[in-house]
Amino acid sequence: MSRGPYGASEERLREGFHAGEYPIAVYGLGKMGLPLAAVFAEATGAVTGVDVDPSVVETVATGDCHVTAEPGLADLVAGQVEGGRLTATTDGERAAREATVHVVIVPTLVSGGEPDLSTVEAVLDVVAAGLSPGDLVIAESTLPPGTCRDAIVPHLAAGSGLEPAEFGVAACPERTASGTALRDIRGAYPKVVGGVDEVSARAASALYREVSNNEIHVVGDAATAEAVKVFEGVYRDANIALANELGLLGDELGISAREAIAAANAIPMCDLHDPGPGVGGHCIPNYPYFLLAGSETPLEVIRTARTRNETMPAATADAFADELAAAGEEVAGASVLVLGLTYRPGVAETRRSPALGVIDRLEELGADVAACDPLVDPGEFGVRPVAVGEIPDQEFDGAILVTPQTEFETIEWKRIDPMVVVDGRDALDLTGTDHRCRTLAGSVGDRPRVVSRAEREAPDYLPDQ
Ligand SMILES: NC(=O)c1ccc[n+]([C@@H]2O[C@H](COP(=O)([O-])OP(=O)(O)OC[C@H]3O[C@@H](n4cnc5c(N)ncnc54)[C@H](O)[C@@H]3O)[C@@H](O)[C@H]2O)c1
Ligand SMILES: CC(=O)N[C@@H]1[C@@H](OP(=O)(O)OP(=O)(O)OC[C@H]2O[C@@H](n3ccc(=O)[nH]c3=O)[C@H](O)[C@@H]2O)O[C@H](CO)[C@@H](O)[C@@H]1O
Repeated sequence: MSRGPYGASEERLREGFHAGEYPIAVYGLGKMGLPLAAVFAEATGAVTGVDVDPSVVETVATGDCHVTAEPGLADLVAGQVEGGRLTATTDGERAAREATVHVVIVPTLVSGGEPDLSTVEAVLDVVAAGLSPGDLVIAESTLPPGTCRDAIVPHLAAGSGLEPAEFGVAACPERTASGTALRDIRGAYPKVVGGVDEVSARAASALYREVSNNEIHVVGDAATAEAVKVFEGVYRDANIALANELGLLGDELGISAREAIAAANAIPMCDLHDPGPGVGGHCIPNYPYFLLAGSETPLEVIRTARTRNETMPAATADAFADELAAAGEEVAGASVLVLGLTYRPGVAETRRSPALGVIDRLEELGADVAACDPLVDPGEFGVRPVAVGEIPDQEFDGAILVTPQTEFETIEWKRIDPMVVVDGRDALDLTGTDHRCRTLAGSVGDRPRVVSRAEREAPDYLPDQ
């Protein structure tokens, strides 16, 4: 009988995972992989984390945690490593030989509008070198629909010399957001599982029943599970694009579009997202290309929405230039402060961040750009760093708020000489100051400040009493 879970009975699966008799290797110890590895270790006691970054491995192997702003994660990692239930290594092939479950959770990026699965393929090469009959491979990484069936199975078979029928493959996409990873993994949402065959789905479901207290939602096959994740992301991208477009209508209609959106969302048939300066991160901006790149079906809505969102950073900088001109000043040579470089508040991630597009456009227009973000070093992006506390003591012609970091609530706007401010997230309250403020969602009239979706979705959000 094989030592792995693929082909075992329900009862044997439950016993085996619970007793740690099915060792697990997690490939990728990043923002999503480390929380997942720690939760698997908590449930099964037999997890090896694999990463190509020696500093990541060294950190985790000593019980430390490099993933910040994840409530509970540092303590969980420390406890699991101390208890010998979680280890870390750069030797992926040894980990693969010892494991019976191989969880792939490395980035799936996009380059030139095409999905870039090279990182996943690098992991598959390592897994294949240690794959044994009865093993189960789980793809948590977000993948174009059909990848498990059409790419992962053949890749593993070719690399291992095994027949596809000798091992299992399941798509179990990560439904986790930075900042609430442990909560999400442990059951904030149903866990979607889709196997390349029924035996794979059964084995994967048994594992997630050990960690999630929510429903394990087994869908028809792996391609369906991959599609669920991509559809979630594409829905969000299109919804944000619609919100951005309605926001741009605000001034023309003479309303606060954000106020209208909030009121429209009071009915269950409407769930318009937040207008803003763009869509960042390495998830939502990429997922549309997992469909656009390979589909013969015309996907005009998806493509148009993606284009709308990709033009928002430049549109934000142009809105600032227009407002500065309306105040009688030229953007060329103007000193402009960009507030917030990360793609969303509280997460030290700048991939595809809208702020980078805002900076590029401002520099194209000839502005002298500085930036402030307590989570990252603006100097890494070629702009002059300004600390939050230094802002009142420096001279700026204007400012653009892209990402409302919590620290910006301490800015003393009344101490700052009057300037033009574009508030990309309706996050500022400049009433009572002499600043000329414009938002991306309508600034005319008395704009009651509404709680943004990003705030409402934050794990620590408490509605105003
Ligand atoms: N970040 C999110 O909010 C989020 C949420 C849900 C799903 N996801 C998906 O999860 C996956 C991982 O995303 P992430 O945010 O954790 O990425 P990340 O960039 O934070 O971490 C990736 C980790 O993988 C490591 N790595 C790279 N190549 C490797 C290899 N060949 N072998 C082993 N490790 C390797 C890197 O060193 C890094 O530590 C992606 O598919 C992403 O789409 C991300
Ligand atoms: C379907 C879904 O919810 N997926 C979430 C998403 O999480 P994320 O970390 O990528 O962050 P988002 O919150 O999606 O923001 C992305 C960018 O869009 C901007 N934005 C957002 C909301 C809005 O109304 N208006 C906006 O303009 C925001 O500023 C930022 O730049 O993908 C993860 C990986 O798949 C998921 O796990 C996670 O559940």
